[in-house]
Amino acid sequence: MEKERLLEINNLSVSFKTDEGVISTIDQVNIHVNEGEIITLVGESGSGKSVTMRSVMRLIATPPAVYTGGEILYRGKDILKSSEEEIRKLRGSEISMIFQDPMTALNPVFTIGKQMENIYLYQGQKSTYAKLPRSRKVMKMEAKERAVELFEKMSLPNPERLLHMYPFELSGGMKQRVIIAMALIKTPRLLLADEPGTSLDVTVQASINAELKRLVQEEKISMIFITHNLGVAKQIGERTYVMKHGQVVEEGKSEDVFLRPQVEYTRKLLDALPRII
Ligand SMILES: Nc1ncnc2c1ncn2[C@@H]1O[C@H](COP(=O)(O)OP(=O)(O)OP(=O)(O)O)[C@@H](O)[C@H]1O
Repeated sequence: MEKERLLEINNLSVSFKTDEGVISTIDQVNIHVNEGEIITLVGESGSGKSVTMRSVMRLIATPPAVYTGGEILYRGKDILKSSEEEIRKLRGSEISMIFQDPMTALNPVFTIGKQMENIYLYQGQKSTYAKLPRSRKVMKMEAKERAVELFEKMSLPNPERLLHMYPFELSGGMKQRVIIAMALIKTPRLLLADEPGTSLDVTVQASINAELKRLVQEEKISMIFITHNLGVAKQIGERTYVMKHGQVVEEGKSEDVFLRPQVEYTRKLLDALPRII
């Protein structure tokens, strides 16, 4: 049976107004994600991966950006035409994102537990004075339980103790795992992960990616994983889209793209991978 379509980016085109004139950045991009599916977006720096993903979260300021065509359907509704209120609700409960520079995602002055709690209670709300759906006490308990569950699933030692620690007390790998847990605390339907762990050493990065994949599969969360590394793309996604200069130049089952690339650009990305001798 055909799985339900969760996200459908149809013919998306985005330009940026700059001092040098209007520059076309995303050109007629088509990408879709089915319910429960993991896909990867691969391409060199500047190919348009982040602009495409940030558009899904409506995080691109207009101006300087101009949406010149296309639509982003999330469960059938066009994100580009949704109200601010609808977008805030989506960001609060349905779609979550892990950004490329994760080390700025943690606030140095609050404990990890407090930060997890704040996201659980207030993400998607208008302000911290918003009326909560359940009593604060109950929600704080839920936040703690869910945080501990996610820390365990991300192989973080002493989850209870971790709640009382500050970001500076954690290693880079631990911070990255905490950031993943933060993005998942409200069990979104769709996770957008922009190269998590690029600043970490490759072995730590590989195990975090594997844990992230296992976790989203277990929780039936769909994911778009962005990377510039075709090898990582193959390991993580069922299907892969290859982007170049703002266009999707190749797409298919990750294994096919990896083993039988159809375009020269993908072959070059493959050649750029380090070989194990
Ligand atoms: N605010 C902006 N103003 C002008 N151009 C922009 C702006 N934001 C992004 N761009 C341009 O859009 C293009 C695509 O950038 P994007 O960040 O999506 O690439 P990427 O594939 O995600 O690269 P990376 O892997 O380095 O993040 C780049 O050429 C960039 O210069």
